[in-house]
Amino acid sequence: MRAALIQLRSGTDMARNVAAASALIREAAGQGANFISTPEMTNILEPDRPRLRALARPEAEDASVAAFSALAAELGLWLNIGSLALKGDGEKLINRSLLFAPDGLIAARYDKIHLFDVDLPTGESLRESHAYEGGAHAVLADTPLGAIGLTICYDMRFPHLYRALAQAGAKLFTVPSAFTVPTGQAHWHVLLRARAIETGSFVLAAAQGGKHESGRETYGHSLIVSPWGEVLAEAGTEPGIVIADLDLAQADLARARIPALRHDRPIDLTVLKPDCVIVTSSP
Ligand SMILES: NC(=O)CCC(=O)C(=O)O
Repeated sequence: MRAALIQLRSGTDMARNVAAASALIREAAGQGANFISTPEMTNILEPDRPRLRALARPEAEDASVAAFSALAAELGLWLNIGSLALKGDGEKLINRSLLFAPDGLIAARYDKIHLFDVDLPTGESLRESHAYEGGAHAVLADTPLGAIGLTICYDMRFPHLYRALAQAGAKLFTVPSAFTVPTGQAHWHVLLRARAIETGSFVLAAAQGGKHESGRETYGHSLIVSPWGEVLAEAGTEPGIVIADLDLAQADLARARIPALRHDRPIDLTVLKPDCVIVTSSP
């Protein structure tokens, strides 16, 4: 399997974003990739909520879904569009990851479960849940390339999701992202390597990077990590492609060396809080 990550700097114009992503997807296919993943918010990175709501369409009517489906079929490869802002059934939008099969059909869809509601040390305040409805289901796509766990960005901070997916058979995770710069500098590599190591799985995190036209800045550093935690490929902050050849047997090898996935023990989650006796020595 040759995996490629597309790093983007999506803006507020959907057609332009789709064209930029498509050009890089074609380039990656030209380099022999048969699995390609793009970042969170591939179709639009628009912080203005009313405008975003006005632009978003349901999956069946979204022009970018049709364009990426046709592209997967034309190139004959597995294409994970890391996420798209789409209209859901309710008032709020959904942050959805789609996996297209080589015939262009949607093989799996995953709605981001954990929404990024944080106040950053920089003073920036982000409230994803004001615009988006969180998903409720973990999704595992069983493909001829291997079983793939679909996740999105902030999900990476919830290790139980990855453990459940790995125990259900996932050997590779997609983590399309639009990480903030301060949290990226502090946590990006550590979190992604930890998810790979503790589950004995490949981690593929395609990222948004650089200064976007909305003024927002994202961390970039699209990353491919092996099941042993090695960084196999990494981008900088510019749009582009990173590629690595993956042998999924390495996941079996890592799990055979450290079978932590099989070493769960029943835990009584009642937390014991014994009284502590403080002994002070007299002067
Ligand atoms: N789009 C996101 O979920 C951002 C997550 C992020 O930056 C983090 O630190 O977590």
